[in-house]
Amino acid sequence: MSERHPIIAITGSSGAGTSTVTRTFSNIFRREGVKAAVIEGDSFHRYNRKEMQVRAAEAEQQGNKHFSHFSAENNLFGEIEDLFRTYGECGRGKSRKYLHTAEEAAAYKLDPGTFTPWEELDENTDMLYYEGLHGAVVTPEHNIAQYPDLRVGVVPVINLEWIQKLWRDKHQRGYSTEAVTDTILRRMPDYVNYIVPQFAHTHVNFQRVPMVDTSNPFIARDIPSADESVVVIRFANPKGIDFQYLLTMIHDAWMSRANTIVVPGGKMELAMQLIFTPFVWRMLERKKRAMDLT
Ligand SMILES: Nc1ncnc2c1ncn2[C@@H]1O[C@H](COP(=O)(O)OP(=O)(O)OP(=O)(O)O)[C@@H](O)[C@H]1O
Ligand SMILES: O=C(CO)[C@H](O)[C@H](O)COP(=O)(O)O
Repeated sequence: MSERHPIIAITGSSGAGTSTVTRTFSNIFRREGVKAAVIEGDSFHRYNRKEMQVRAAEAEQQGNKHFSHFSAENNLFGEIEDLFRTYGECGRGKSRKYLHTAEEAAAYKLDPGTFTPWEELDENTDMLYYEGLHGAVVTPEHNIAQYPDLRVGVVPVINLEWIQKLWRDKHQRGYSTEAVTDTILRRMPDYVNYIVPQFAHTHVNFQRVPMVDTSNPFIARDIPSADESVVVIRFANPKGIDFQYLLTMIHDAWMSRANTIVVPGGKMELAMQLIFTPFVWRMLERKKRAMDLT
């Protein structure tokens, strides 16, 4: 936690919608004049695509069928921790990108499935914004969750998460249904061990729940739309959250528990803006106060 150099972490599985949530935060940042250093979690994979394929094949030969992009061994948890700590101390750090598609890679004249070189973050950013797989990880060796001032979980119910992943990986990344299904199966133990526990360390979780039948995600042709879903928003600590204001501003919202509000799917972005803009204000005020004192 750092008053001078705050950190926001948006964490969720592959296909959960963290990149989509990032667009909402970009709108908040633009409107509030915030300069954020944006970090993509996939840039902390340990291996590029070819290395990963070779290592997965080796692991499989040795009987390990669960070698995955979710685990501690295949990601640089120590480097995420170092980045968060260093940024919190002095607003500095290094980042890179994992280039998923040919289009992304062409912009850097690199191959898809590779990383851009590590580069220093821009100077004088107002906050660090991480979106990816591991923003609230706690393991016996690493505690990434201790650094972000705001930790947000993005967690569609699992059938929907799989539909989103299948759709995105097939239509935007060129994978077959069989390849994505294999990846989902291979990742399952690491999903349970590394992805899910994070949602107990988040301040707020956003869980999209479809209102249409998603019982076989592997044959779904489309992602259920915003209007075909609701979003369950759960606050770990509801103290200080103005639920009455949210209920007034978000048409058809209701409370399902004392710390949980449910909003129509189409109001997810509005709900995020109403909830997070005051958080961002408070971070900026604290930062200004801390800077003025030095
Ligand atoms: N609230 C939503 N409503 C409708 N579609 C959504 C929503 N959130 C995400 N999607 C869709 O789900 C797919 C995956 O979303 P997104 O790319 O944001 O996931 P991600 O968590 O960033 O995945 P990764 O970390 O693997 O890149 C995209 O096709 C996106 O358009
Ligand atoms: O989205 C992901 C994790 O968040 C991808 O699964 C991961 O980045 C590896 O991508 P690829 O298998 O296409 O190289």
